[in-house]
Amino acid sequence: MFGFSDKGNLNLITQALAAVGCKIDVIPDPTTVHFHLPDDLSVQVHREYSDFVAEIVHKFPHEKEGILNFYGECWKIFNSLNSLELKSLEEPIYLFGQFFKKPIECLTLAYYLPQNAGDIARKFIKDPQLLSFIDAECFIVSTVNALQTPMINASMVLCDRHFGGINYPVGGVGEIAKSLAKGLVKKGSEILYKANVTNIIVNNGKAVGVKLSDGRKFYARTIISNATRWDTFGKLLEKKNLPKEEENFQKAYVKAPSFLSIHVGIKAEILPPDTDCHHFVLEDDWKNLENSYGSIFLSIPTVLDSSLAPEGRHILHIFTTSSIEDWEGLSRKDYEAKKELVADKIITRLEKKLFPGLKSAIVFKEVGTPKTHRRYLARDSGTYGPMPRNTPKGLLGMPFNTTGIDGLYCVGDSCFPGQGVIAVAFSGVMCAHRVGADLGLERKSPVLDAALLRLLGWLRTLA
Ligand SMILES: NC(=O)c1ccc[n+]([C@@H]2O[C@H](COP(=O)([O-])OP(=O)(O)OC[C@H]3O[C@@H](n4cnc5c(N)ncnc54)[C@H](O)[C@@H]3O)[C@@H](O)[C@H]2O)c1
Ligand SMILES: CC(C)=CCC/C(C)=C/C=C/C(C)=C/C=C/C(C)=C/C=C/C=C(C)/C=C/C=C(C)/C=C/C=C(\C)CCC=C(C)C
Repeated sequence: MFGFSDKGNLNLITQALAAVGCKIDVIPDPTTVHFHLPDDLSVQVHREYSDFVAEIVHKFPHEKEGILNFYGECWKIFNSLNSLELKSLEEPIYLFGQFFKKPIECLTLAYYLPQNAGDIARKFIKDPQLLSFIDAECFIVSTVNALQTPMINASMVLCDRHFGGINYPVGGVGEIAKSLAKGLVKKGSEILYKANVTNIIVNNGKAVGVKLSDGRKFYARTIISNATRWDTFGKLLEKKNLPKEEENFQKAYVKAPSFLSIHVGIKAEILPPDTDCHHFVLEDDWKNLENSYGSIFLSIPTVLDSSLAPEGRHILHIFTTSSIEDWEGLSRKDYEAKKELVADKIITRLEKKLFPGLKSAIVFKEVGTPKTHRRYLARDSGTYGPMPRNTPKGLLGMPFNTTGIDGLYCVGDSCFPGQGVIAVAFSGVMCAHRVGADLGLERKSPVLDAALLRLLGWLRTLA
């Protein structure tokens, strides 16, 4: 996980836990990811930036200057981000205050806001294989290539992995949700589980409550939806009243595909010593990078925390992009058979590329499809999040938290700045601040508010 360090401003998981009086022990991951790419290009992304750069320069010595320039540009953006107090960019008193306190940093971010990583990489780098490597670097966090990945997001992940580092929560990632829930309840909050919202109740154009599938209704001054914008504006609200802003969002962004996930338990002895925790595999052809089942992600959390599995065993989480269309219209029997078949193909590829003998070492296997994602996360088509329909203008087109409906806010990965736990956590921080201002808990200027919201709306139309 990103965001778990004890320094800087971007450790948003640490900060969220601290806000409710919790802390989780973490294990530092020495290698963010080990890439296994076409033409036998193998790259380990070491935690130390100098080690990573040395490795990549060793592989592409003729591009040394380009490599230093591209990643250097990322650091310029990351350092600016890391110097700001992170709050709502939709709240003018805070935003103008930041411009006043940190003008260079804010202007740097404003300059890069409409830009994408691939264009900047091409300014410095010519080698097509190295540019494809940068595509893979972006793809693992955005599910699109570098030309479609906003430069601010790319900089955030390409640098924070060396600054705060990747850290694994002891006991597994589920501990984050458990701790947050415990901390919130201790602070006086109430959480309703198994509470499936089917409608947002709107009265005279204002969101005033929610209705659950069991018929219960809850009313409040503020409604915040963590469902995707497609679910919020397509299911929880009637599609026919789609606000103009949402129409524009759906024109600019489409649903990214979902994932096929394979969880297996294996006999530990088949993993070579010093196996890394995260791997990304694309065997033969760069063209397959963005295709369904084209590339394979693999996490082996027990490499870092052996307590997660019984002694002598490891856990493998293997996943690859997959669309819901591939899994619809099948009988139960055909669905089960297809899961087996597709999972077997993926496991065979991993056996060939990384771990000989993998298949016969499996002691447990469970396969989830895009339908599983849709069912358990209530995400339309099981989507991983928004993906630009064409080449975006960086982050310029991403909506913030306020919506065209009074009293309704959106949060999560279909809001600025997009997918990723830290991105989503930041959208939560922004939303909390904006809601605080609207409820009179934070300073607010109605005149500046109206002007800024209009300006931001207009900027989005340029994207
Ligand atoms: N680091 C990783 O390996 C990793 C893995 C998976 C996801 N992620 C990140 O997590 C991000 C997702 O975060 P998010 O918070 O936007 O989405 P989310 O899907 O994680 O959370 C939305 C929550 O809202 C609930 N929900 C949805 N509709 C509902 C309804 N109608 N009624 C009641 N509850 C409902 C869902 O059950 C879910 O708990 C992704 O962008 C992804 O990058 C990271
Ligand atoms: C408003 C205007 C107009 C202007 C102004 C200017 C300014 C001031 C600006 C500012 C801005 C800001 C602050 C921004 C921020 C941003 C952020 C925070 C971002 C973040 C991001 C993040 C991200 C993207 C992340 C991501 C991650 C991810 C997705 C991850 C994932 C992972 C996975 C999937 C795993 C892998 C595995 C393997 C390989 C195996």
